[in-house]
Amino acid sequence: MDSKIPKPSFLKKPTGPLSLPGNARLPLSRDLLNIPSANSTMFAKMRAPSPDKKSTGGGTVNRAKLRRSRSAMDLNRPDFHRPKHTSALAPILSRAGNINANTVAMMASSDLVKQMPSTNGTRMHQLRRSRSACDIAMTSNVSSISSTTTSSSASGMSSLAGFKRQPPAAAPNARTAVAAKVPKVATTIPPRAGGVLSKPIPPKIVTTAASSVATATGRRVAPVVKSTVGIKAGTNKARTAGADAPKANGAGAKTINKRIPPYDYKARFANLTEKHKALMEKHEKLLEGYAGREALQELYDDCTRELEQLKTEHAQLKAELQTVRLENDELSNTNQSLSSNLEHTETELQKLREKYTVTDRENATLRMQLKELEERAAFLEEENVTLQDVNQRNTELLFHANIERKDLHNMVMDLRGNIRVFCRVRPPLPMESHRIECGWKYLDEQSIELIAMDGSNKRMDFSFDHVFHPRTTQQDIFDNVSPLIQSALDGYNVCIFAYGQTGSGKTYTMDGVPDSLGVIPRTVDLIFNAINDYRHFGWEYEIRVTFLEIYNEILYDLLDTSGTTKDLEIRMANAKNKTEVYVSNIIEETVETTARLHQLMNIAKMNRATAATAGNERSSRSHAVTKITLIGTHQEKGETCIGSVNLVDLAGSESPKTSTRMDETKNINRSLSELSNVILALVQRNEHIPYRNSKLTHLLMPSLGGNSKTLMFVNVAPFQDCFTETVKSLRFASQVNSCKLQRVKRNKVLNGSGVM
Ligand SMILES: Nc1ncnc2c1ncn2[C@@H]1O[C@H](COP(=O)(O)OP(=O)(O)OP(=O)(O)O)[C@@H](O)[C@H]1O
Repeated sequence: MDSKIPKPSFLKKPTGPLSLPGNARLPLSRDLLNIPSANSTMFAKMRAPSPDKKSTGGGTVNRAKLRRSRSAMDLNRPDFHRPKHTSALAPILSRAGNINANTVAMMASSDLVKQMPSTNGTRMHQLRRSRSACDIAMTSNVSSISSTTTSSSASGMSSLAGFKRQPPAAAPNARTAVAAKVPKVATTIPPRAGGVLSKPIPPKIVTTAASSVATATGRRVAPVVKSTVGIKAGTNKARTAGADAPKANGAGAKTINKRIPPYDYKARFANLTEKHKALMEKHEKLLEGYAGREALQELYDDCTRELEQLKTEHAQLKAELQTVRLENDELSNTNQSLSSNLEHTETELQKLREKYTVTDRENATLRMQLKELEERAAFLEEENVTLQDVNQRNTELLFHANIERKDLHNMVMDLRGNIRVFCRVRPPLPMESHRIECGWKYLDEQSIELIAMDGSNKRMDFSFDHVFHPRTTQQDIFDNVSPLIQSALDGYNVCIFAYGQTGSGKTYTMDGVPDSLGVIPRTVDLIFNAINDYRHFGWEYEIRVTFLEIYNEILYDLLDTSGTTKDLEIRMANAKNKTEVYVSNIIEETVETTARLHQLMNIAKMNRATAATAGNERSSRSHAVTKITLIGTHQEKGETCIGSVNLVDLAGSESPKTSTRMDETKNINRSLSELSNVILALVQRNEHIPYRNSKLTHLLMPSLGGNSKTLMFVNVAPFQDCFTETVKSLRFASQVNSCKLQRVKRNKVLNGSGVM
């Protein structure tokens, strides 16, 4: 502009510094000051004729309008062709950044700006008002340039002064007028529900200067102004102000029409300041708009991120909600179950309480009963003490009575004889029905008459301690044997043996059969029952057993199942008492129960030698001796009594004529003969008793003579073909029965001093 518009000669450069406030930038002042202030004539000469003027024939007012519109409105248009005479403003706009601070400082020092309050809303209001004033001033300036050059500077100043001093109320009027024409799309960004933006902000939203958005993060968003709309609004406002100013204020119209004299630098400066202010205002709005857009973009990005985050959180929360719902369902089920359990428990608790109440009552009753019982117990205890004394005396009496009973029992046994003979006639077996029987007459319990059925009509009478006919039961037999067993428990040696022809029923009498037990098993039962009763008298018994077999004059241990042959010897037990013997190397087992003793008996029975004979399919071909030793101890009295029972099942005598094993038969018959000799020697009271002539008599020495009680069963078969053997047996038995043995003594051990 400087190059094309010559500087008027009357314009003089101010000599002194321009009275600008603060550090206002000089280049700006210089540029502004260098704008030619030619009068309208000169301006008209220099400017090319306006097309509008050509076409419309309008005056300077239209040109001024056009120029103002171009300067104010078209500056921001991209296709705007900046006229050369406005290039002086370009540095101002292009250096908006620099101008901003300096100009603001300058404006801050000027009276125009100083009147503005510092608050944003009011400031923007004042800015708008200033812009309107600027437009008015600019319009008036242009008008004055285009209309007349005779206006005084005072009027120009006054117009500016009048503008500057325009009351605040005028601005709202102007703005109201502008607002009425400019469609202002202004809104605030709606806050998001719960502090989050619910939807994106429309791109062309214009907010008021005071509008602000509070985000969820609390960040304050700068007011957003749509630049294009702002410009349009500003343009419209300026246009409206320019058009309406003369009409609105008569004084203002007068001022507008006045031109600012070129020398009126103050007015020109004011005018330019207003222009500058308007431009700055636009610039600031643009900046604000730009900042707003950036803020919106940032806000949009933030919101997008937040939205994504919220979506993620929403998905997580949804999953969590699902989990919580499941947990809630589980908890509900658990709660329901617990409630049910609680209800059940409460019901049980109620029942238990009721039970407790009942039990408590019962307990109280029982306590009363307990008290009564305790009193009763105390009374009974006293009685018990008394009874214990009585019992003690009774026990003592019983002990002595038992001794008396033993003595009396022994006396009875002695009266019956030390050796007793029972005769038993066995019945014929079903398989023996073809055999002819002898004639048997049972005269009484002790006498029997045998009649030969061979036609000779021989008759023989025999007497014994007891005669048992074929129908006599095993129990009847044992009832007569049991007193001897009692003697054994009382401390006597007892010997029970069965003598007779083979097949006459010896084994049946001694052992019996499973359905009909004989003497030995019944003796065992009796002994164990008796020792249980004897405990009441203070006696404790120990039972020892041995099972011995004498076969062909050799001793065998029937309990030895090892298969090895041991040398068993009969030895003298006591040098003083030569009748006491024992067997060396024999197994002597202590038994505590009946079952064990029966078990041992079965073992011995299985080990015994048997064979078929003419008279017996399963004949016992040996002498079997079962010895039961009874050791009774009375701890209190310090007494011990030892008794024994020798139960002997002799081998059956056999006629050499019918024997198939002669050596065996000879040994059997010889041992039986030696037994007869010993018994007869005892009967005849011989000095020498040939005990040692056979193993059998040697073994039975303590039981046959001296201190013993002997019972001999003579078993006979009922048949005529056994007549001779039967007569021999009965005669021998009769001889034994007539034997009177010396009175026997009871075995007594006093304090372990030995058997007496
Ligand atoms: N009182 C009785 N009642 C029923 N049967 C009997 C009686 N006595 C013996 N017997 C039967 O007669 C048979 C021969 O008896 P047993 O074997 O006891 O004779 P034994 O004298 O022992 O003969 P051996 O000397 O040959 O051993 C057996 O079958 C036995 O069951």
